[in-house]
Amino acid sequence: EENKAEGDSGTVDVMAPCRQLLTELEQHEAAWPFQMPVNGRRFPTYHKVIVQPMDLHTVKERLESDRYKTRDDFCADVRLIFSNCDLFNEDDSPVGEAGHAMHTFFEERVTQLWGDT
Ligand SMILES: Cn1cc(C(=O)NCCN)ccc1=O
Repeated sequence: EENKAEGDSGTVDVMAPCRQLLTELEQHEAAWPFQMPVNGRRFPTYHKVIVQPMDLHTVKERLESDRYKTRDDFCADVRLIFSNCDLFNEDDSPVGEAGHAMHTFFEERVTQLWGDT
């Protein structure tokens, strides 16, 4: 049974903003490189360089299986997508540019939702 938040008639769904933000990321026009795990057969060096691969579908699975206990846990996995992208791709490559656009969008929305600097 869901645990009751103190002094609340219903439980507080602290992860609701994360689901909304994830949907916005999935729908972003620059999301195409990040929807699913990078294909190790297409990019044989990827798993030599990137020790913890991450992608939007994996984040979605973790979110829906209650693996994230705080919004910071969620944000850390999303930020891993972008740090992996920066490490493996040239800034002026199509994937590199998509990563920068997505990262900027993400941090802007985090500030709007939670006022984090
Ligand atoms: C995140 N990332 C994605 C790709 C890619 O080409 N994805 C194809 C999607 N259809 C290549 C390098 C990389 O770091």
